[in-house]
Amino acid sequence: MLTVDTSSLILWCVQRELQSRPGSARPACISFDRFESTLTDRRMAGPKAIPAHQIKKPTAELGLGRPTSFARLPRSATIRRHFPLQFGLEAELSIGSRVQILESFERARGASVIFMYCRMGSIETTSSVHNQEKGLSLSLPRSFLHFLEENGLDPSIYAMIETIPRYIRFIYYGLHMFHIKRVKPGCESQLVEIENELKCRLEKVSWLSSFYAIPSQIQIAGSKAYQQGKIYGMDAASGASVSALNVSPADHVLDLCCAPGAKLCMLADLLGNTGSLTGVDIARARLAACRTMLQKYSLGDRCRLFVADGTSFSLLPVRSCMETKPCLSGKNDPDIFAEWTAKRSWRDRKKAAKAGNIADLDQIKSTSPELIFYGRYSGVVGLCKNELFRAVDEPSFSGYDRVLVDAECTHDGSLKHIQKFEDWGWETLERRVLDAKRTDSLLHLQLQLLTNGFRLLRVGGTLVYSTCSLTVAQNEDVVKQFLSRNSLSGTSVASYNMWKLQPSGLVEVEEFRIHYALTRKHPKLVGYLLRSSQDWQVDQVLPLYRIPRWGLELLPQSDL
Ligand SMILES: C[S@@+](CC[C@H](N)C(=O)[O-])C[C@H]1O[C@@H](n2cnc3c(N)ncnc32)[C@H](O)[C@@H]1O
Repeated sequence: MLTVDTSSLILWCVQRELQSRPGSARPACISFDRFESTLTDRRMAGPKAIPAHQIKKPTAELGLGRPTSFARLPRSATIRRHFPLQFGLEAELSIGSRVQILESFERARGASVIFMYCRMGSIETTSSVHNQEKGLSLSLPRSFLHFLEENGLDPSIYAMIETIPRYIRFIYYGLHMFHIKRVKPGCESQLVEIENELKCRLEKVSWLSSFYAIPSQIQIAGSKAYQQGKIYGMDAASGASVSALNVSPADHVLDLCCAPGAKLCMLADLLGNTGSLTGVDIARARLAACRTMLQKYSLGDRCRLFVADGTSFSLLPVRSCMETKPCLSGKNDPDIFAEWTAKRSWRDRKKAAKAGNIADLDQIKSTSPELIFYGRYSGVVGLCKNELFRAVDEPSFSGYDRVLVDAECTHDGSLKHIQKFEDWGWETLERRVLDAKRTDSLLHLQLQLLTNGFRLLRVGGTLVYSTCSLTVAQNEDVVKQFLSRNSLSGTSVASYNMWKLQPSGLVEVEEFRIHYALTRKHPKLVGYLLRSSQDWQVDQVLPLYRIPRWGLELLPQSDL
């Protein structure tokens, strides 16, 4: 393995970067937000990524004057510490990010080639937010701070990213299918095994069945438990919105914005070998990721996935055909769905390729739903194509029992997502998230998704509307608008104490303030659970509170 003296490399980069900023005032602090390494051995054909297992430990050792092997830098590791640099500056170094500045270095070093990606913190445009309680700080661009201020959000939560634990969830049903011993809550032997593998303690999340917290720096992707499909990473906050749906066996469930699929998998797992699950998303590539996940965890048997616009999607669950025996029908009739196969006909592949080239989402909106996956017991096998695509105007009693509208949003509540813009560049955040026109159209989209989701809900069914934004505009206001458009403006949206009626594991909410995880932290409600009544109206609106990453917080009722 090739090694270089990291410290001199860092100094070299800092120096170069400073020199390449002619005219700019000398910054008081330089931030290397990300630091990646790719080793190239000229004797080999090309760049050679360092396999995760060869990467030993985070670079606590990265210090000046101390040679360090680059192979020890995990791509995702982050260190934040101050380096007194030669020229009297302080550099805060963390690992991650891009801007390749070392091409000439590559030439200088001959065979030991290292690309170091780093970026000078644009200190002119960012300012630090602090969380005094936890003694943490983070640089955020002014435009984002302005967005937070406009929406009455506390920026200090973004300084807590490094302290937030990760969550993992155990898969039950999938394991069962594989005839691997089922991990039941309390099945200590599996837990201990996984703890040993991950080298950390799994802390049970008391209010969310099958969820465990692990320290944020632990990576699960390389573990056997993950590779064998026993566990996957999922925010407790996401788990909370699924849990709020209170899925019962045999329910027909619709996930209207399902990609990339964490909630979809949990729903499939909860349904086990009953009911059906329909996942819809407008982004084909993201929906394909759902398919991969369902297949990896063997959770796809009762699931079907459609590339479609959730604001107009109209297909109902196939209630009557759930027991259709796979392969009995449809084998020779091209108009009947045979058992799903990833091997598609030339014609199908051509069609998919053509559809894949559609760059404009408007075109997807105007075309009929495209089925990209269905399980053996999803109700699709044996159906005539025109039966499946028969849209129904009035879902009445044949609609879905449960609908999840986890709507597209500005993601500002997902701290880890926001952190990624350090890599992608804050200007990307400005373009993708903060642009006023986009935010306006998002609000419109959210309302449309909620409206259509509710239209597809059967009388007496339950819908959860959730986002990972913390803004009132994308949450409370969307629900209020929905209620007023449906002549339900009198319905109270603040009846939090009804929550305890939910046998969802989220109990005693009247005593607790529940944040929607720290990745989505906000001391207010940000999701809603809607129930429809016999006369096809919303008869209960139960606010869905955020769940804290670190456990429940006791608060006086007056703060709720
Ligand atoms: C917050 S993400 C959903 C996350 C997902 N529920 C999960 O747990 O993995 C929002 C999703 O909405 C999708 N989306 C955006 N506009 C849509 C539309 N008009 N119809 C359906 N899906 C849409 C996006 O492609 C994105 O995948």
